[in-house]
Amino acid sequence: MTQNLPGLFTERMKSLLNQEFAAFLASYDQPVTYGLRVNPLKVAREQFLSRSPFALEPVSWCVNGFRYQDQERPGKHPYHAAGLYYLQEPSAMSAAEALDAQPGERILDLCAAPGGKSTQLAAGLNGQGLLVANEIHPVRVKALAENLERCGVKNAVVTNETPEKLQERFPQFFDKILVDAPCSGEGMFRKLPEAIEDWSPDKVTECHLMQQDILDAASAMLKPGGTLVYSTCTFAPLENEQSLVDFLTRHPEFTVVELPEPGWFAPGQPDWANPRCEPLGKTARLWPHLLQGEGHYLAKLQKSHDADSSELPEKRKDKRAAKAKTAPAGRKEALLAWRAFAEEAMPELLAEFADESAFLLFGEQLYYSPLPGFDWDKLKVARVGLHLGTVKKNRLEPAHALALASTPAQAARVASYASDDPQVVRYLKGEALARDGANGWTLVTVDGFSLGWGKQSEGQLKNHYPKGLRWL
Ligand SMILES: C[S@@+](CC[C@H](N)C(=O)[O-])C[C@H]1O[C@@H](n2cnc3c(N)ncnc32)[C@H](O)[C@@H]1O
Repeated sequence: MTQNLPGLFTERMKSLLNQEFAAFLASYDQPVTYGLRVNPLKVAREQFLSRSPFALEPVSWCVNGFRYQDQERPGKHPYHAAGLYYLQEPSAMSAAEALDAQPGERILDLCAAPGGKSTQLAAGLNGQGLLVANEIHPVRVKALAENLERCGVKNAVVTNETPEKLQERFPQFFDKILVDAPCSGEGMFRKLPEAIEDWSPDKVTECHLMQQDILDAASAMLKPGGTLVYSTCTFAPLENEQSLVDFLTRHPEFTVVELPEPGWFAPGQPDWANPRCEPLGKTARLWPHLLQGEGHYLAKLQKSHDADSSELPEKRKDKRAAKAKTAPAGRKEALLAWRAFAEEAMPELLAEFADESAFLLFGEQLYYSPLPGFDWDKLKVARVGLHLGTVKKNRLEPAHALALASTPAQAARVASYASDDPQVVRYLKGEALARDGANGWTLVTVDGFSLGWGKQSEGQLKNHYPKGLRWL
């Protein structure tokens, strides 16, 4: 495919890489590397390996990451629908790994769709703390929400905002922020040849300017002492080393810090920015001719503990608290509907979702928020925490997200199937299944992992697998 590469791109890479250029160019004739990341919110790494239907080879920089051969098609396996893993190219696994999410933290993934890194960060949080996963593009945000649901994430808020708008709402709020920036995508030319069509020198410049705005907004939302990871999937120095130097010049409160295992990747290039900047040697370049993965860039920054930590103005805080107290119409009925559903179909959840102030009703949709009392009114929000269900005529119809975030042990009725049972594919295609059992909402599982809801009635399990997710 080397003949399809843009001439101006190859010329620039030749002058940057010198003797290494031949090996770099040859990497375009090597096969694309495919990866999957096991989702520990659903299954422990070793447990998955003991039952994996695919031949897997570990990715050294991501504890749950593996390479597989294309013909394995893990996206077509029911385990994918059950959220046991996320398909993610190996190099792309490095960014969230560098941010190192820990339970209880507040984390922002500012450019998040379709959710590869968000699902990885959520796994690090392990259900405790908050993930705000933001995507500016209104169509892409849908895939982001679906992927977080499939992976059983309970504590994520999905927003569809500009970084500037979020900045107004979350000053110095997050412990850690990931900026997986929109970029010219040069590192994806091998995997997604359509990225070649989109590329131009003007696009590189446009992305560089956009990255500056996004990084400025991120810096305003990070707490003093907080960590910011910046990543791209491009080789252009203007979008990598130069974007960082320009940011560091405007923000001397940030320093570049060492990545967890600097030896895994090639260093960033202090000379590829103007002015030359020595700390860029601590950033990383993932080259397709030096590792089994596509092209990426990665930098970890820390905000000084002394950076201005002035709190939100008191007035604004008061207003929020006051708003949170006003109960929207229908809320009481929605909570009663939830309780009636949970008592009957998932009694254990009554204790897990016990904080009254965390229930949020948007129209007919009931959610359980990881940030009770926060006023989401002024933001475009696709989902706040766990979607519990739809309230219809004072009854709760459980959400797909609730099924995917629950275990069979929590459900009163379970329809369990083995992964090689043809009924599983029939369920994923949206068909009703012939089955005897007690009437009512029933959790459908594959090898003991939740797949979705069915409603048992008179010898039949009616299919409630979401229409938009059904296998064709
Ligand atoms: C590299 S992709 C993110 C991939 C994602 N982090 C993942 O791991 O699945 C960059 C994202 O930034 C979004 N984006 C584009 N312009 C943006 C802007 N001005 N501010 C924030 N995000 C933007 C794009 O729509 C795209 O989804």
